[in-house]
Amino acid sequence: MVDRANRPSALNAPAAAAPGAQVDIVGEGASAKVTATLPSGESVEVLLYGATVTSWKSNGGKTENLFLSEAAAVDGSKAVRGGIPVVFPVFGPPPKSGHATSALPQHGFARTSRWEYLGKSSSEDALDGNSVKLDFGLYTSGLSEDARKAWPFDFGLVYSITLAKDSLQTVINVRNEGENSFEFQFLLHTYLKVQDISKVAVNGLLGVQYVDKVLNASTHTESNSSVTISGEVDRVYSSIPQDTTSVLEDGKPRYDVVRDNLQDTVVWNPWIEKANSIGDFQPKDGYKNMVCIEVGAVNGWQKLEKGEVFEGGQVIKSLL
Ligand SMILES: O=P(O)(O)OC[C@H]1O[C@@H](O)[C@H](O)[C@@H](O)[C@@H]1O
Repeated sequence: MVDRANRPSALNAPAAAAPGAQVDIVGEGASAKVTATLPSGESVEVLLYGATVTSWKSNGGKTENLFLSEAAAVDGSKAVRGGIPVVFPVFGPPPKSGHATSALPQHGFARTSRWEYLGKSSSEDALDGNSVKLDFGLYTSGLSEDARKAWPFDFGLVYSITLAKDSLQTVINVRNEGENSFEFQFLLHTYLKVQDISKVAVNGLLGVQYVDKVLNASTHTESNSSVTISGEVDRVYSSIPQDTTSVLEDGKPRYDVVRDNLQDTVVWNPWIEKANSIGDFQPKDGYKNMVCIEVGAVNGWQKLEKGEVFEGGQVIKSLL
């Protein structure tokens, strides 16, 4: 648990204009999104629905780094298939009964709730170049009645997305704003775009224990320094000692995913049959162009007492 030094002080009051970065609110209602572009061309798009990052372009705006299904709903009708959905307060199907999250849908409500845009701030660091930070908030009052009933706790989430020249940082701040303690899980369901899954290797997981959801949730220890993907993969790696998981393509570094105060990572690729069974997954052979590297706190539960705060996130570096 860490205190967040740079929490936005005035909610709903956008910070002073960010020199350099162009930030716009585009569209209305459930399709509204915030877009930000750096003077050098890099950009990010964030749907208010789910605070879902739906596009992140680096390399002067020439390289899209996130996979977004062609059939993804971007109108607020369902969770977005692609980009970076936010998973909170439960990962996967909740425990069948007996847990406070048991009445929630798979992956919780954060990805299907409309967040508030809290504003932007920017830095013009001589070393980092320009960057722009966008803040989004979700509070108990912003939940649907169903979600509030299913998870009756008072909470505040502030989600900060920082676009820099070669990286995207996404950080959650969870605050217990009620009288009672609550338990939660959190995960960033990042769909990284790749050229050809058969040439992808995932490094940084050697020796780590994982639950293989494809093999009846059995537990294994990773014995490969490079994990390759040639079939359905759905593994929950936990308590990872290294901070960085790397994605290589054709032997060349493509992404580094750096965890901050998050110990677990899911590696997911639906492959042929599962992709076929997911209605909003398009094109059907799109599984060749994505790998989910999902950092999170999903092994057991994070507990927050009244007034306590949890913060965790990731930095994704695009290494092209
Ligand atoms: O279809 P959803 O709810 O977006 O979930 C997609 C996948 O998300 C992954 O995080 C899970 O490990 C998988 O089991 C799941 O299939």
